[in-house]
Amino acid sequence: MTRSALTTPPPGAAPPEPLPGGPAPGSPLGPHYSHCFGCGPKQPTGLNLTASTPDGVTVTAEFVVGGVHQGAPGLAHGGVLATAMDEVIGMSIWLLRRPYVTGRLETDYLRPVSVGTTLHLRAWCTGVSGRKAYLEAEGRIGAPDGPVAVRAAALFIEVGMEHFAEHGDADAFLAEHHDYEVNP
Ligand SMILES: CCCCCCCCCC(=O)SCCNC(=O)CCNC(=O)[C@H](O)C(C)(C)COP(=O)(O)OP(=O)(O)OC[C@H]1O[C@@H](n2cnc3c(N)ncnc32)[C@H](O)[C@@H]1OP(=O)(O)O
Repeated sequence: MTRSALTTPPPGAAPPEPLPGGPAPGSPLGPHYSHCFGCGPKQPTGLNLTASTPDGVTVTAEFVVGGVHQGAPGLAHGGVLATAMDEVIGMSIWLLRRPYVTGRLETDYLRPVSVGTTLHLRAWCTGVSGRKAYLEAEGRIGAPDGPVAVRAAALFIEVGMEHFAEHGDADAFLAEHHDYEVNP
């Protein structure tokens, strides 16, 4: 894909190893927040993505494109597809059990995606360097080895819990994740 230097890992940035005690291969991943627009089951207008990890570092999910996701008639909106990419990438860095946020998201649209399509999403981390994580994702039409419709590359930045305490609602997050240290 067309990827800028900002989303390309620098020399020496190693991809992460599966976290000890992390999800078993093939096991489903829960949402990182129940009201998340991408993965939250309590978000009725969201994408409701459910992900799993085949190996502890890669994440896969299926996104069924519906009528509510249209841009042009019968076709998925590009912003919605970028959201799906952002979400599946966020889920893959979530496997590290450290809080990251999207700093930069680059998206290539290679094929139109019709309403009714099941988009098979996959995301993985290409390297971590200090607070920066470099990630990629793809969305394939109809099958895990189907034609690629969307590709993305991202830079995620690790933040402290104070990021959510200062700008959002850290208590709501921590109420769902008791395995996090709190240092707001
Ligand atoms: C609790 C778990 C929750 C999981 C959530 C996943 C949800 C899905 C993902 C999302 O949608 S997150 C929501 C969308 N993203 C945001 O709201 C982030 C808004 N931006 C910020 O809060 C700050 O800009 C940010 C935390 C990303 C960085 O601010 P900081 O003050 O902490 O760091 P700084 O600006 O010093 O940047 C640190 C490094 O990252 C680099 N950097 C930051 N933003 C960048 C950017 N946009 N592009 C390129 N590089 C960037 C920056 O140049 C610098 O590089 P160096 O260390 O080499 O100097």
